[in-house]
Amino acid sequence: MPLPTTIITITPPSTSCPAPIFPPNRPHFPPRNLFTTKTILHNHRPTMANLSGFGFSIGSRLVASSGTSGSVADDEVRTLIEYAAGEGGATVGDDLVLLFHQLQYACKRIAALVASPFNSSLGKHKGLSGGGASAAGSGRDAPKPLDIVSNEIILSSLKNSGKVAVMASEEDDTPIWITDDGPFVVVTDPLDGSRNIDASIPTGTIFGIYKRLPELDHLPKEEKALLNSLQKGTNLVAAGYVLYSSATIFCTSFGSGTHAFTLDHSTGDFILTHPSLKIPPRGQIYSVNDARYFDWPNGLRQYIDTVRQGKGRYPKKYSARYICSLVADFHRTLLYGGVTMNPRDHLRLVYEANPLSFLVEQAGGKGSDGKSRILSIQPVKLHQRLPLFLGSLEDMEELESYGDVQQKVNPGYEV
Ligand SMILES: O=P(O)(O)OC[C@H]1O[C@](O)(COP(=O)(O)O)[C@@H](O)[C@@H]1O
Repeated sequence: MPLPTTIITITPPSTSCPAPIFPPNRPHFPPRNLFTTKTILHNHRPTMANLSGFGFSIGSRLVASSGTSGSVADDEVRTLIEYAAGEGGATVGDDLVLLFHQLQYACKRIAALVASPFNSSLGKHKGLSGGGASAAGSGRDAPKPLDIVSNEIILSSLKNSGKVAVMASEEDDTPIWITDDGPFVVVTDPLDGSRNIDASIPTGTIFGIYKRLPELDHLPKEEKALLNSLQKGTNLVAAGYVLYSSATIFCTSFGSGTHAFTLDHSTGDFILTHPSLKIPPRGQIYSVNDARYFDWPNGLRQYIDTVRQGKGRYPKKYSARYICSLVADFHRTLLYGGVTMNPRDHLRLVYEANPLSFLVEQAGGKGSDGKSRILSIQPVKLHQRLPLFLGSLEDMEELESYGDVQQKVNPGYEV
């Protein structure tokens, strides 16, 4: 029997997509100064109605933690902004809420950017496919186009918040002074792990927030920008990361616990899914680039040899996991426990080590350079690098007991 010849016409969705431009060419959205905490909360209330169509139950961690089961009632859904504004327990002040409102907006734009089919053409248009040269980084550290665009997105959001005096970014040689009366200082790695982007491996934004130091107000802009940015991690008032992966996760702490929010693409809200995250006191995973084994000091080799044979303080054989994307490796460690590390002088104290140490401490874990607590180290240079070890309390104590864990040989690896 002859097959019927049916002509199928595919009608494109009526909501046609404008050609993507990164960053989108929209003047000040969300508009500057139009928002108060109240208007933000009023205009951005997600309901279960607009979530339920997806046939999944959100907030399972909320359900588990409250000891109930079944679907989550509408009033149990908390957005990042509601949480920050006090409805979920944190009271951080209106200025910080407004700043977070802009930060989450910036990160949603970056999430769209990293998932865009137009990434490669972005590089070509800008003539930056090999990465631009910068004093802050050279060789394999040279910024890639997506780093640069993400940096611009964050800077523009921080400016729009009206709440930030200075931004120091891993992508900029020097901090940028934004406004004299901004109460906050923001340090950021706008897009960590971007060398993996062509393979669609997870990436992340890392940020830390300090108060502007009023005692420096009289200094010239360059000087006060630098000194405000070189604050110790113990001064952090908030920190966070945003993981761009199969889910977009905004994990943050205002100094009272670490909480993670998952982006609900149907509403555009970050929904509280992991309140009061606690890193397990002991994990069974170590995370390190172990191709560097022969450049490691004896202490680190012995530690890894011991735990992978199940001969450590915890008598089970450890597993290895290494994505080579700091935010992703850190996020997994926070959830499953164990230790994630980069033992050579590679990661940056100001933009990476301090914010992530703040988060891991708030979750009950530890952040160290192998000898000292990260948050207690006084930064002396903006782009200062150091060995970084983050993880479960017991794993970290065991690792540090080997003494000699910092990799001194750092030959500049090709990949
Ligand atoms: O090459 P190594 O030592 O494994 O370093 C990998 C680490 O470097 C990073 O890619 C950051 O380095 P860049 O700033 O050079 O991108 C992290 O995401 C990752 O954890």
